[in-house]
Amino acid sequence: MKYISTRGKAPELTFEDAMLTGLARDGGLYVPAEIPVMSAEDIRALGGLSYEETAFRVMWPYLGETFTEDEFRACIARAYTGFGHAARAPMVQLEPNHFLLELFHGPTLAFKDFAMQLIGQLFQTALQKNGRKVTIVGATSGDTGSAAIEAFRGLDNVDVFILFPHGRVSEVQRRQMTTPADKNVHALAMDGDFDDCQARVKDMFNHFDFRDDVGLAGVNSINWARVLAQVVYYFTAAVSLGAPDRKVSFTVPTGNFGDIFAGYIARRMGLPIDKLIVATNQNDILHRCLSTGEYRPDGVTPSISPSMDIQVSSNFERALFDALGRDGAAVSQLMDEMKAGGFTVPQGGLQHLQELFLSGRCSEDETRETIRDMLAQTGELLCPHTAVAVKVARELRVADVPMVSLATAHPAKFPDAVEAASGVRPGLPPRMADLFDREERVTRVANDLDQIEALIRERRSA
Ligand SMILES: Cc1ncc(COP(=O)(O)O)c(C=O)c1O
Ligand SMILES: N[C@@H](CCOP(=O)(O)O)C(=O)O
Repeated sequence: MKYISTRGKAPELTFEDAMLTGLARDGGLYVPAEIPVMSAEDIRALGGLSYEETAFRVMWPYLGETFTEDEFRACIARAYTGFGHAARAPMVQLEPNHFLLELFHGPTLAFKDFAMQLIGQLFQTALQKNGRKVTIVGATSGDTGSAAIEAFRGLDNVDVFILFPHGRVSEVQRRQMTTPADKNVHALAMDGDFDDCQARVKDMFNHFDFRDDVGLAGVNSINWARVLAQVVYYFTAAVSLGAPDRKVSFTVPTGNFGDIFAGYIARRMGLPIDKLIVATNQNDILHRCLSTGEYRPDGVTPSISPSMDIQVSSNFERALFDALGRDGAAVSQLMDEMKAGGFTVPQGGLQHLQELFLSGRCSEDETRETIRDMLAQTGELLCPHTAVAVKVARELRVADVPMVSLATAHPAKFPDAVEAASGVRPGLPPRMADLFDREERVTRVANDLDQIEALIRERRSA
């Protein structure tokens, strides 16, 4: 399996190199040259299998020669042992034909653990074999950072630097990033919003001297391996609801477009997904773009679903690449226009995107109302991101097709917002009960590339 860049000008890579590289050298994102397809029979055979076995069968065709079958199975097994639910991604029924896919039973209580725990294992295995050391730099609006720190802390051959927007993540999210004592992890609170943090990470990838000197690697969903690991739970959920013999729809609370893009890949692999619905909070650029074709970021407004406070949505580039007939030059042109303020998706591309995705928006008041109503009606306490999905799903779902809303984080990561909406303060699991007593370790940084690069050079282990 070869990986190609969405901008068409970077070298083709193997799975291992695409995983360890992050962003392509032409600024694009790596995608598989071809999408493997599973037959209806292959999908039916997933019924009753463990999460781990399904993960192996869904992902293995993408790996090529990188790992042996035994190595890959061992990585999967280690990745999911720390999850607090035997099913890994259990489902509960919210109302007739509407289900919640609980993706928050991992070590940091958000869906990011599904991919991050696995790529932590894959990085270790690959780096031990090739003797390399890497410096991971990631941007987070709260959840990617804590999941990355948890997956990579204490490793000898990896340094991890996480940029998060100062004052714009929840206190639980911040403490998850700032309290681990391991020397190889560094939480950096940056002035600005998530888009600024992500822009500085991309600048570092485009600064080749720095990139090559420090052995830069990325674990945001610009990394194909992150997206791939998230494809698996679309299969487990749909199969448990009757796929391939019954269509299923999904609604995904969306920011950087990684999670819903994983759903799109699952559909291209043959999973009968009827509707894939992008649910946004008040930072609704994706909903506006899918409705009008205009992609013009106009600044992030802080919300009670802070992990989705994003306007420059990285993985949308992967969707555009396919919608524009995999024309790297056309994608490059749109991304150049983006630097100058925004772009208009060409008509054919927009039509294609609209055939692939529906979208909806949820205001702050609607998010609070949904948390309150769902608690009263179903007994489920939702995190604000999940509430965004549930509200949009209820609006757009059709009665005869099962709808799965993705529950992307545990409500206890956002206790203030959840309590204000519902009157109930969700508690952290016992293993995190002392989170507020642990000592924090964080460095404030300006939104300044030179300063951040200098700090990384100084702090990383030689
Ligand atoms: C809790 C939560 N929900 C939803 C999202 C949005 O997911 P994506 O960025 O893959 O669109 C995020 C951040 O990525 C998140 O942390
Ligand atoms: N919501 C994310 C933002 C980064 O997204 P990623 O999936 O590209 O890592 C977060 O919680 O950090």
